[in-house]
Amino acid sequence: MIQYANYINGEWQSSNSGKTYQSINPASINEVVGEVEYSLAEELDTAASYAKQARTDWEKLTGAARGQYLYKTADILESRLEEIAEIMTKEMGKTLPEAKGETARGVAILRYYAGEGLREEGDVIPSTDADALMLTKRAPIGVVGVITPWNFPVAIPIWKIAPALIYGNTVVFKPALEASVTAAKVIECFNEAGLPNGVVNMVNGEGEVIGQQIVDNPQINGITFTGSDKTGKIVGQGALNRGAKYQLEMGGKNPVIVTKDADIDLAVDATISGGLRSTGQKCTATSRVIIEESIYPTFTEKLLKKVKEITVGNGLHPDTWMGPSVSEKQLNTVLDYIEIGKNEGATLIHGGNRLMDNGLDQGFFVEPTIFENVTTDMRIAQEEIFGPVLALMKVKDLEEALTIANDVDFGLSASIFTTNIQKMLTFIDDMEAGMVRINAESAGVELQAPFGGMKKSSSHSREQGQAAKEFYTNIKTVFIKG
Ligand SMILES: NC(=O)C1=CN([C@@H]2O[C@H](COP(=O)(O)OP(=O)(O)OC[C@H]3O[C@@H](n4cnc5c(N)ncnc54)[C@H](OP(=O)(O)O)[C@@H]3O)[C@@H](O)[C@H]2O)C=CC1
Ligand SMILES: O=C(O)CCC(=O)C(=O)O
Repeated sequence: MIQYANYINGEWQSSNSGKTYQSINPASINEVVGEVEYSLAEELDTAASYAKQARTDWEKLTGAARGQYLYKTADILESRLEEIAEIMTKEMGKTLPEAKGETARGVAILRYYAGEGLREEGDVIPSTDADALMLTKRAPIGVVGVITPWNFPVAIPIWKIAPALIYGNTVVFKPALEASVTAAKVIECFNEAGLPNGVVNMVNGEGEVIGQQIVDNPQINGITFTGSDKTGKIVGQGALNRGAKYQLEMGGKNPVIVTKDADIDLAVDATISGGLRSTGQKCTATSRVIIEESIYPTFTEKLLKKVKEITVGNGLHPDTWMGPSVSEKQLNTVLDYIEIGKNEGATLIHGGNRLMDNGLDQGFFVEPTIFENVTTDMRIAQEEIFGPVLALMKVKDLEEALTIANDVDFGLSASIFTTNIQKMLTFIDDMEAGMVRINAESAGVELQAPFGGMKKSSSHSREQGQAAKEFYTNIKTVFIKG
């Protein structure tokens, strides 16, 4: 069994709590994948103090020098890709090809931000004074607290930590317990790359203790969070109360619209991939499928045929297409929503059950599930389920489709399948979502482009690409009089 202590000031340190958390394999619940500390709040404070001490020297390095550390970390992560991807699959259930893809994405993100150390960091702005030079430059925000979920245990920590570092911040990181062993492996790569002590710190433990302490600790100047809407609100309000900068990425209730002129096979494949890959556990996952009535029977028939072919099982097995839910809690949430859907009057046309045969009772497996006759007032059409559940909704035209697509509190990602250019343009303009995608699935983000949502899906900020600079730096306007 793998054991990880906390990583504070460049050293692996055990917690004084004397308690540990055992991370189990959701595909095989008697298998303990590893153990991490169940830390005390004051240990987070210690990590934050070291991060604060490390700040000045780190900030004074050139961007190029900071970039070299990220390039080194990328090389180490790449050399350990197979090992880390396998642990990810064992720890949180996504299939091995998906875990490898995510780890490779982590490598690419590190290299992207390493290069950022050599890119421009400000603008020259004309002054009304003929003898003056006016310009902007960027300053780091200081110590950044990073709170991450379990669904992308390599990519999300890296897309928060890498930009924090390249722009001159130091980091205190708290991963979700369910994916803490995989996250510790990422930190091991930073350690092997020889980052100066205190620049990156990791403290494991309960969200309500360690996450909350990141929110409350005055030495932490900025907090970046991905997770649920409920916890995001706690993080945002706590940060606001003490004047810390914050950035939140939360849920989605992402629609796919399929119009009568769409390439139906393409739309079916994208609905399955966007909705059911990673067992539906992506904030960008498709959960509502809004279909024009004239193609509804053909689309549904093709969708059902392909969903019936999905193989569910241990993500390490080469024949598995869909792994388990990450935890018993998540499995129960999904099963509860399936009951809610039935009670609300939606028609279950596929799946709906926990899988128990052929050894699957040893894990948190649920069937891919499809409801039809879903109306927009139903909870399964409004609330994030985070499971392999699709809600089909029949509409007469694009106008009705857009009304329904926008009739939720979330606005993260949305797709349309159409061959009609006017419909594409209408969708781009009228869809209330941070990511609008034409003839492509709702999930999947590119590291060099801004990522984030409208409405309740985010704090209206964006992550990744150049957008990261807005959170991880403060602008200084410089006025120089000759
Ligand atoms: N937007 C997204 O990508 C994600 C959305 N979700 C949604 O959230 C639901 C619940 O999942 P869950 O894992 O409980 O999500 P949470 O939002 O509770 O967890 C996200 C992170 O926040 C931490 N956390 C928990 N409480 C606090 C707190 N008071 N202060 C600061 N940090 C805290 C968690 O720690 P720990 O878990 O270790 O206690 C974890 O690291 C899912 O069903 C899904 O709908 C979940 C994951 C990702
Ligand atoms: O769709 C993706 O690749 C990223 C999704 C994501 O960021 C999330 O689920 O938190």
